[in-house]
Amino acid sequence: MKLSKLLHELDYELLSGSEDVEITSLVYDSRKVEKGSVFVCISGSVRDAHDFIDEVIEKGAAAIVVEKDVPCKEGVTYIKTANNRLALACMSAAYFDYPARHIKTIGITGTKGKTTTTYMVKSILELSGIKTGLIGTIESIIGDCHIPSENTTPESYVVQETFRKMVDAGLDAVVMEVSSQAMMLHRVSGFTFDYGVFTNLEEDHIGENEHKDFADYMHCKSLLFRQCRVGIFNGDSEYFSGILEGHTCEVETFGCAETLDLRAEEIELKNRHGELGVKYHVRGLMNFDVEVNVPGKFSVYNSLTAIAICRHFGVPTEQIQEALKHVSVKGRIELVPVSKKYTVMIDYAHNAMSLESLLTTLREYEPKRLVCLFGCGGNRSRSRRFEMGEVSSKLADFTIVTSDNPRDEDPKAIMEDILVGIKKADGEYVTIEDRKEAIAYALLNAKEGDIIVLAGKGHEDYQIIRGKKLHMDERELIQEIIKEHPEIVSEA
Ligand SMILES: CC(=O)N[C@H]1[C@@H](OP(=O)(O)OP(=O)(O)OC[C@H]2O[C@@H](n3ccc(=O)[nH]c3=O)[C@H](O)[C@@H]2O)O[C@H](CO)[C@@H](O)[C@@H]1O[C@H](C)C(=O)N[C@@H](C)C(=O)N[C@H](CCC(=O)O)C(=O)O
Ligand SMILES: Nc1ncnc2c1ncn2[C@@H]1O[C@H](COP(=O)(O)OP(=O)(O)OP(=O)(O)O)[C@@H](O)[C@H]1O
Ligand SMILES: N[C@H](CCC[C@H](N)C(=O)O)C(=O)O
Ligand SMILES: [Mg+2]
Repeated sequence: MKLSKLLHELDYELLSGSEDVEITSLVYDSRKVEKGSVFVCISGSVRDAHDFIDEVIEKGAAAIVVEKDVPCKEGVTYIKTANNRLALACMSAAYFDYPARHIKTIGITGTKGKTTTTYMVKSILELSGIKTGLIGTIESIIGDCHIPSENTTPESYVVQETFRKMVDAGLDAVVMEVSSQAMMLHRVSGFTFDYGVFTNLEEDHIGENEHKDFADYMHCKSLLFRQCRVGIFNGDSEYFSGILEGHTCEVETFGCAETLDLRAEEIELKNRHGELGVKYHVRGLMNFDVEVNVPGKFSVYNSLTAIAICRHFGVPTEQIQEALKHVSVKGRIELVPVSKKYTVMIDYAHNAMSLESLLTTLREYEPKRLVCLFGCGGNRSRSRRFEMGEVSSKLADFTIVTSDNPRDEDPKAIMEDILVGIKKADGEYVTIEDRKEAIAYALLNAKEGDIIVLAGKGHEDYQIIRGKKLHMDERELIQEIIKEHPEIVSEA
């Protein structure tokens, strides 16, 4: 194809060569360049791809897209744009022939609840025969094909490539998580979402390589509502008006407040035969009762968000009810059967907001003791550590501080940061660096009626220690511990 086909919706300057040059592929990683590629130079957090220009010309690149002034070599076309991440998004949409125009697109943003809500939406839509793809923290799903994710929202090229595969596979809709980093880095630029969704907002993702402050974080999330047709908002959020700023979409609201378009009323906690869940009435734009077998007030919000979205697809009420009754998401309040005497769950709470809502909601189920095991990621927001320590010591009866992807940092230093927030007496918390040993401690010291929460790793099947990614799945660890200590089950 001609380079010009990729430049339609782009502001650019032709520095040398011609837009009519034939190109064979669109590439943003020098290692993938082949003869005839157009190479888009991204100045990233680690590398500046302008440094690879000589290398890609050597490999036969036909065109280079730059953001900076570089010397132009003969026989190569040079294009300059003000923002190459935006350029990559627009060029990718064109390269894959604008797939978003042929599939209903749903983008969900917010600090928490995105992953859970995407799976709820997929379950509801699929039950009513609407073939739905998914892109998010855990994986991308195209029909029967599950592709594990590196990022919650992938690079724009991958987003467009995935949309194309979904359209070609005959899918009707795609529900995807849109992280604030994705908005900041133009991973979802170059198309308009049919539905944009806001779940909630709390301070998070502030620090190096993330957002410079809360205002920037909120602003990035609000940008989704300048690129969707209908915006569906949690109207109970104190940041609702901030998120709405500058919106260009139609506005619809959900939540618990009486003035909102779709409401959850008469919320009840369900605790039948050890099955934890919630029940409520949906009122406003729709009227029916719903039961969700995932505990916690946030399950009300997540399921109501899913209902607010699926309403637009004309799904019958009975199918919404049926899907929500059976929905479960890997690593999101996932119950692991260990003993009938106490409850063990794996959850992905890895910041203060999610840990606080999780522990608060589990308290409402009146456990004998609430035991919380967690660590904090290295190379990530440092304030999370202190805050999670504070939340756990306030809301759990016993806290086990351990490791959760220390990455390039010293695991002990991270635990020290967490301990600053722990305001408990000795005997009400322990620190055990090795996560398996920490889980073994939790199980060996469990008491009847306890709820034990393993927080932070959720669906992850690895631990990154000193820069090395090692296989580690908490489900497997629990089985290994039971094998090593059969008394855990024999006493059950
Ligand atoms: C800080 C950040 O967001 N980094 C993301 C970003 O990397 P980058 O563009 O900065 O990469 P870089 O290594 O500096 O390289 C710059 C450019 O040089 C190119 N390059 C590099 C090396 C080479 O030999 N040749 C070459 O051409 C690269 O292909 C790239 O185009 O683009 C990559 C590809 O899209 C992402 O995988 C990567 O995410 C990293 C892994 C990450 O941890 N990101 C976090 C902060 C993140 O984005 N999180 C959010 C939210 C998570 C949540 O749900 O809470 C997410 O959406 O995942
Ligand atoms: N609506 C909610 N409000 C607050 N906490 C929530 C909500 N939904 C889920 N949680 C908690 O947050 C954790 C992460 O939930 P989920 O994965 O659905 O959110 P997410 O927005 O995709 O998060 P991430 O950005 O980490 O991928 C859950 O394991 C649970 O503890
Ligand atoms: N995907 C997010 C959450 C990781 C959760 C936790 N397990 C950690 O490693 O901090 C991130 O990379 O920031
Ligand atoms: Mg997620």
